[in-house]
Amino acid sequence: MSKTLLIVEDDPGLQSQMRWCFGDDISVSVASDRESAIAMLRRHEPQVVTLDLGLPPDPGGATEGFALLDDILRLSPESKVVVVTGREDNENAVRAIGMGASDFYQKPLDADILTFVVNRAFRLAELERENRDLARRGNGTTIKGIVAASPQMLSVCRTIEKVAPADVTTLINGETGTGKELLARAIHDLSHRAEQPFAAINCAAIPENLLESELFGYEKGAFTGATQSKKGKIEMANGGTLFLDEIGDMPMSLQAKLLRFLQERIIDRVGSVRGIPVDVRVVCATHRNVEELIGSGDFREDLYYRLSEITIDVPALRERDGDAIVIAQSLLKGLANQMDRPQLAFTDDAIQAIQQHQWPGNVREMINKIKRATIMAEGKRVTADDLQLDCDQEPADNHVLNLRQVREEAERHAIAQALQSSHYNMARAARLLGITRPTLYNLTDKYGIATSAEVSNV
Ligand SMILES: Nc1ncnc2c1ncn2[C@@H]1O[C@H](COP(=O)(O)OP(=O)(O)OP(=O)(O)O)[C@@H](O)[C@H]1O
Repeated sequence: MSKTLLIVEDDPGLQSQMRWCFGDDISVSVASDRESAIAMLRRHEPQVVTLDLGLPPDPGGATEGFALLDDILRLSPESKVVVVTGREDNENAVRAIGMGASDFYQKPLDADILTFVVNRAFRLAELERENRDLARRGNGTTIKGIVAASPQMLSVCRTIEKVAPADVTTLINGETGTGKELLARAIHDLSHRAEQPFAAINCAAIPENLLESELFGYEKGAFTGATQSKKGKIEMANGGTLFLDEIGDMPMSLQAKLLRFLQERIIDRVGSVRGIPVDVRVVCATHRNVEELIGSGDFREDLYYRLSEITIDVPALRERDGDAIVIAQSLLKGLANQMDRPQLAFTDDAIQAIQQHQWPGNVREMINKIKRATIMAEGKRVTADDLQLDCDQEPADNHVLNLRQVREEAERHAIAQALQSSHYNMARAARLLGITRPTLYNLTDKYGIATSAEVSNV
């Protein structure tokens, strides 16, 4: 793959000096302001961008540079951005790295250092591309209960497989219904604690006054009605894993006690003064933005750092390329079998509606819709109407980089759809698409689309 570099620099003298630093193996384009930089980004799709933060109309400051950095990271998250700052401008360099720039370089220009930094960014871009290709070519996941074919979700599954054996406290972030509990169980099942108990508690579902005794247990006589001692969830999980769901809703009053437990691994049952040592791994999940909760004083920062030794972000269903249809097919198969209607299949308008719907309730919403549809469907077909979906929603387009990306996205969807409706018969799918079988194989290979239904292990 050829190397393309975009230099964003408003000083013409520096532009040409920088150009001279790179040999023929790198195709260099230059932009001097935000607008032309975005046009170049769309046109050349550079793997690496060097970005001078001081751009017009604010050449002495960095507002325009930061705005452009934000644009680049949104439009082309795969590009590596090296920010160029003034001498000793460490504050802006740190801020840029915090936003997602991959490296920084300080003026005045030193050709050796600049080429070194840029080559390193190319190497990083190349490694990440190889990684994405590997993830795409991976044949689904072995995580029980998870159906996934998208690179986004396969990458989450790989992270889970890596994190599981390490005994670290893990925070899983994601919208409701994205599969956080399923992944928490997977962490337990793939760890050395798998034979020990897995105890789950939903911090949002239990009233504040009961949550403490549910979590920590209580001694006989601790309060009216405590006729005998009882273990809490933490003790029940001893040796195994404790899953704290909706941790963002943990009341402040209990956060200090939970923090003490995480630090000392000792619990005090309600009404007891004798600490009990407990060995549990903690996995927690939330759909809330904990950093915002910290800002508003509703969550302790020290507790957050304890809980988030590793953080895993689960993408929403609408952000996973092609997963909606794969999960829907798998759910339909399971539910149709349960209802003794194994021939049930989606109509084309149902498939289109599934692909277009934004799924705010994620997989849980899909389960409900498909359950309903398997009851309502007449004959062997499940229509968009049975699913109570309509086809005319426009997908959000503010992340579209250029026409090539739109074309590839459309191609990917059309191929996935043809494969689904031909039940993975390659010859039939190729006929539906009006292409030859070898071309279809080339395209499925290019996009990493599975060529059989065996992408998962529901
Ligand atoms: N990738 C997937 N493939 C198949 N089923 C899935 C997948 N993800 C989630 N599910 C199913 O969707 C339902 C919701 O999943 P889960 O309870 O794990 O989500 P959650 O993120 O913990 O939701 P909440 O935040 O509302 O508690 C479950 O029935 C689960 O089995």
